[in-house]
Amino acid sequence: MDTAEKFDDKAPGNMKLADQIEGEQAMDETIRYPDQTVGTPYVDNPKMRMRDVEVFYGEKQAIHGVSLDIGKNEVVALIGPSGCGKSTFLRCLNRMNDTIDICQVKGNLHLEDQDLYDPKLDVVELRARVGMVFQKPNPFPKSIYDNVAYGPRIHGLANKKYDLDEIVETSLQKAGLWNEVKDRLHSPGTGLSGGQQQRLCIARTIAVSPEVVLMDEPCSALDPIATAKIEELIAELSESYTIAIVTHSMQQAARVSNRTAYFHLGRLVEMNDTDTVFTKPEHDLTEAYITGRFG
Ligand SMILES: Nc1ncnc2c1ncn2[C@@H]1O[C@H](COP(=O)(O)OP(=O)(O)OP(=O)(O)O)[C@@H](O)[C@H]1O
Repeated sequence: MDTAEKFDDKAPGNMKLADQIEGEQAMDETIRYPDQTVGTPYVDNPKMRMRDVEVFYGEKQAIHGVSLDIGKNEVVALIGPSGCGKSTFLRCLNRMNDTIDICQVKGNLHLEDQDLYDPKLDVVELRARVGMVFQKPNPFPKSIYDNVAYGPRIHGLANKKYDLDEIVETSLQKAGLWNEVKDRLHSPGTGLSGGQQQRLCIARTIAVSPEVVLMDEPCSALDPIATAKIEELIAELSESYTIAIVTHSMQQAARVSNRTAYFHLGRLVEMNDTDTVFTKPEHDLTEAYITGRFG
């Protein structure tokens, strides 16, 4: 039986959790079933507002009734055990799940007043407003310059070469890469190191002036030095953009985010300011995860 299905069976909640959690602590019957999200999932004037989100892959439900807000210029970290639905939820925020035929998304999802699932919405425009950086750096097989210029060109953001040059330079500067590449802008992006490629992908994402940047484990393919650079960058970018990041690293979530959302088996168990989640979690499940009792 897969993990998401276990949540749906009618056995007492404690038994279901005991099934889930490995080791001695697994039999701790004091752990509550997450009927309802605890903490502060909502904020005033959110940049993104999600309510009762359900996601299905065919018959199988991967996200169950998740409601949360992402505030303007906030960095929100999504954490939780493997398979709990973090990436699935993140991909709903710019309709990346549309690319998966069997995936169906239900619920209310808004970017300010824009209904993300309005059938009239131009998804290409949406993905310019809500950009995404993936786990594995994926530069186009083009020059560094053309990687960054690609989005502005297709969205008609620059009429003159001079304007495009300026967007490319500013984006590379914001991504902390300009000094390393300014003398080889016409070399292939794929010739850069992994960390540089990821910063190039960040430059490409911000070149179209998004309002929100989604990051799906952006550092998992990088070494500690490249990771530290991306983390510094996240702090700088949050001055201009709203950021949601999926991470497996609790240290990273603690370092970069303002609020943290803890997912478990497709449900949002707790969302709180990051210090609270890591020092005084409200939910037993969150505590079990951050203290390494399962994951
Ligand atoms: N394309 C897909 N087709 C079918 N099922 C999928 C697909 N993508 C994800 N799932 C399922 O949805 C559930 C949530 O997966 P998801 O990748 O969102 O979790 P996650 O928390 O991001 O995991 P990880 O940390 O391992 O990346 C899992 O049960 C997974 O097997």
